[in-house]
Amino acid sequence: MEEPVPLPLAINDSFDDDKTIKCKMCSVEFLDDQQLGTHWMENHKKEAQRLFRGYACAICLDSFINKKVLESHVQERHHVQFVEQCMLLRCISCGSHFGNTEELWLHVLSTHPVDFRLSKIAQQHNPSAAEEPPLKLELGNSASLENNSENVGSVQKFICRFCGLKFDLLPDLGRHHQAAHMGPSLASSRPPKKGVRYYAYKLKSGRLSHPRFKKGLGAVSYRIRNRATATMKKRLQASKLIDTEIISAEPHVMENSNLGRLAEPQCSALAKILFSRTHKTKPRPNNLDILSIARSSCCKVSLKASLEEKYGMLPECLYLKAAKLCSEHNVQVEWHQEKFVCINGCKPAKDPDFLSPLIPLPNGFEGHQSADSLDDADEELELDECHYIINSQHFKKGPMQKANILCDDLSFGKESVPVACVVDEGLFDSVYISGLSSNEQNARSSTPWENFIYVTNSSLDQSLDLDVESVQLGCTCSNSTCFPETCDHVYLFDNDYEDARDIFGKPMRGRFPYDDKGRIILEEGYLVYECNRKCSCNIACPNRVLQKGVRVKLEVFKTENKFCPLTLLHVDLQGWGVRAGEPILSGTFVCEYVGEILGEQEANNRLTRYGRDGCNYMFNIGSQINDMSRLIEGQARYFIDASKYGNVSRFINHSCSPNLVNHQVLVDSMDCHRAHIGLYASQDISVGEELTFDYRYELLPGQGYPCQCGASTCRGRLY
Ligand SMILES: C[S@@+](CC[C@H](N)C(=O)[O-])C[C@H]1O[C@@H](n2cnc3c(N)ncnc32)[C@H](O)[C@@H]1O
Repeated sequence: MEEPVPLPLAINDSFDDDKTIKCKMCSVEFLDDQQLGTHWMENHKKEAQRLFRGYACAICLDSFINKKVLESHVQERHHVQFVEQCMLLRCISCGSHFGNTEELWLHVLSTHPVDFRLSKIAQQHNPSAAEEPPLKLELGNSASLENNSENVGSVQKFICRFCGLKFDLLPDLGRHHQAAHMGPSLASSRPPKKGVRYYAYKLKSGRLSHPRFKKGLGAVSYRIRNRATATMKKRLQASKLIDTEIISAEPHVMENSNLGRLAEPQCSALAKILFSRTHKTKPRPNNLDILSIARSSCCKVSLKASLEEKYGMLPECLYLKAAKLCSEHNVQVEWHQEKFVCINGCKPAKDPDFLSPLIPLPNGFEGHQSADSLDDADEELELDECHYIINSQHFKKGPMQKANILCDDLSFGKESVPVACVVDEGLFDSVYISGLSSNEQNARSSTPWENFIYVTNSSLDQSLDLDVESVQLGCTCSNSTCFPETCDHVYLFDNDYEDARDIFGKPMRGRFPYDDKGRIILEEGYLVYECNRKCSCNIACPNRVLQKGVRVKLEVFKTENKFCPLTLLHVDLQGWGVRAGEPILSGTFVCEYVGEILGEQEANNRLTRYGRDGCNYMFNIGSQINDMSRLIEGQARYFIDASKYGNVSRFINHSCSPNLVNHQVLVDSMDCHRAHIGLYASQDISVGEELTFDYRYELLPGQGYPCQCGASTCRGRLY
């Protein structure tokens, strides 16, 4: 905190000459503002700096009076070591930003010359309040803080623009801001919403002036609008509580004493968050760690002891994961089986869960031999964090029979991981191989890659009648990878869904939808805001996942009963499905549902053409979002038809107990019609396991096709 500028106390009232301009500091007279400005630069530069030179963070545009405070801000919030790398100068008088001092002074001299004059003279010449030099100028460096009513005498206060609390010292305001308005679980301390734009402005305090953000804000507001209204009451009620309990009616008249009451619980909440984060950073064993310890363990007791010695308490069922890893990497172990007795005499643990019976591995269980079976095991494990599989289903033998490869890659290089098309041995006879059949129609049905055009991006059908131009928001992060604390996409998400939870029930506030391994942690039903072409971050940014495309090995395979009536015409009784060509961990992005995006009318026309109950490749966003109350009201209803244009997702069958979930992901546009449909693993999926999602077909009772998903909870028909 710098001292207030000492202002001349005595003002000579004899200056009645209306042409005379007097220096505010020393009362020397000048003929024009230019001369006065030069005088200030030569004689009162230090004071000019105190009066006009503020600082702003170039990353988030938060403003500061003191460079040191900015320095700690950029280090702590943006992890930038040197303040010069992201420092802007800010005109305290009007809030404009500049890259260097010269630009700032040019601006001050040309825009605020009146601020150099002795105010008494100004008053004499023009008593109207509107043209009075800003009172803040007379009150030293509290100028940037908006309090007109209380800046009297020499006492200055720093006022929080969110809630109106006043502070004597800027660092106190900074600490309050951090604790009261930036903590992930402290949303309720925010002031009532007065509209999305107002709220956004308040929340980011100054970001509105950032051109990128400003532009995008208007674009998103239409989506936010409904939801904002719906939650307004709730927020108002919550904030009223705070108002009555802590804050007197007018935020501007609050006293510092309130800070103690406000800050204390918040500080402890913050401390709790930090505490739990400390815990979370404890090293966890990755697959490689588990495998290497599992290799040398004589039994699960010794495995558990060795792992816990290194990594602390771990889930009891971790041995299942270890055994699975061993089997996947051809390490023969038996200790996971029931009744196994350790030859070294290790005592079994008393915990009954620890000894839960397991289905033994089938004889001859081996890694799946598919088109690309030569995995780099180490590489695969490197990618894989410790992930606990507690379901013996993972040892179940999938369709592991020898598979015949019909096509190495039915995307023909369009995906970064080849998508093989295979037929298991038992079903091979029923397949017509292209070229072998005399009947071309029949042959077509057995070469599924010829029935559609493989594309990796959806296209918009004209029936949708959308503006060609779509609006997208870039975040203001300047790093190559974004941090959730500062990324605008996290902010937008939080603004849309203030109570969003992750799959473990924890609040999503202040977090990316993906964890650090790129797996989705967000509950189904929320929009995902990924970083995009307008952001400065690169593809390694943790907030870019779907847009990287298919990264897991998938196989299109012949099923026994999920056939397509359309292909029935082609004497092909067995439809296709998609299965995992490698283990897929829960939360992993599998693929996007790609096709032609249609409006309701066109979709209905096509459905009639295809035959409503028959095979169709239509993904109905409407029916998906109907089930999910979390989605924003008025959200777009549209269809994606993958009949003619599509990708591997068009072969994914329905299950009433699916292992994939879908999320609407905003990548290239904030327009929900242009949202991508991402399919993500909702559980760990083993090699060879069929991938399925819930079609949620909108059909009337009696309509629909008999479902063959085989789930114990099967609804019976495909709807
Ligand atoms: C998007 S396609 C899936 C791929 C399709 N099996 C094929 O061979 O091209 C959807 C169609 O597959 C069939 N299908 C999908 N899931 C099914 C299930 N659980 N039971 C029966 N048929 C299913 C239905 O004919 C459905 O209309």
